[in-house]
Amino acid sequence: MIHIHFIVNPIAGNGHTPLTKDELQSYFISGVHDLTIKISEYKAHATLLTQESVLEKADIIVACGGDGTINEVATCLIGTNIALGIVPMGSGNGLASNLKIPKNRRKALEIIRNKHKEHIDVGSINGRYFFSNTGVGFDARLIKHYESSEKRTLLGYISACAITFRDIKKNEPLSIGIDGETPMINPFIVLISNSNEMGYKLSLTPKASLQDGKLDVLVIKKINRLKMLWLGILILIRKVHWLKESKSFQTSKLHLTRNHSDFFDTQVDGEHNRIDTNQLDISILEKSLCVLTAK
Ligand SMILES: Nc1ncnc2c1ncn2[C@@H]1O[C@H](COP(=O)(O)OP(=O)(O)OP(=O)(O)O)[C@@H](O)[C@H]1O
Repeated sequence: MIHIHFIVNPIAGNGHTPLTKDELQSYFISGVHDLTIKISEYKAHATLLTQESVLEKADIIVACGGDGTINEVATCLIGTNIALGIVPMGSGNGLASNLKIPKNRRKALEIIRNKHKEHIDVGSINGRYFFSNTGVGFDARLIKHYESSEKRTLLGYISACAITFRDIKKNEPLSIGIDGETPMINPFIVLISNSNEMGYKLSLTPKASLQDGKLDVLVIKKINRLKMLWLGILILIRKVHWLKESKSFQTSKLHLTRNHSDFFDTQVDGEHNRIDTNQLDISILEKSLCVLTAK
């Protein structure tokens, strides 16, 4: 018997298409697959549910939601033999898209039934894991606005983007040193990415790979509003490197220091995360998560 546990985030995406046991049962074979569904009731609940499922000896644990839900579930599976399944039900679904797991539910469930496994890299920021990306600067502020708007849709994302853009002058100064270099004042973004997609098919690090043992870093220095608009266009056409204030590189570890302040506002897989220290240690754990993917 293959024990498959589904951890469902009922508010991911528009929350309008709940996953029921009856629906799931029709894609699996009774007597071969034993299915359990657990519903996440609050932020971080999926982590507790997954920890329970690990103790219950699940063979496969499926995150049903977006990048935030995947983060909460996958965090418990690093270094284990339990495979992570994904049913993309979020808004952006960046990691699922990078893994070529379709939003079409039938096709996503077929991937789980077929049990084809691959190992992917996992990022770590001060001991917290990320699977897609983490960042400091504009993206972290944007995510803060996005979460407070409580509209997990593309429209909500665009509106959070407009507010972040409008309020840029109100931001507290940010002075960041990377790997001991001379600090940059108010960089627009420092993005550290494991995956080549941020969600909604957008990418700032199109060459990133989940299996190369490297993190792709994009640093954009302080830029004016006109350049920000230009950057928006470059993101849409995947040509961020055309911006002369941008620098990209690959690394397996990175150290960020913040001067004059003792915390970092970051985003981790699209969720706001305040870290109460002025030092960030970011690294990669090579091929440490087993994921079910299409062949
Ligand atoms: N029942 C719940 N009520 C409120 N929030 C929840 C609940 N269950 C989970 N959450 C939180 O919902 C947040 C969003 O989840 P998730 O990232 O999966 O969806 P999304 O933001 O729509 O998708 P994406 O990140 O792909 O854009 C996560 O921070 C998670 O902790």
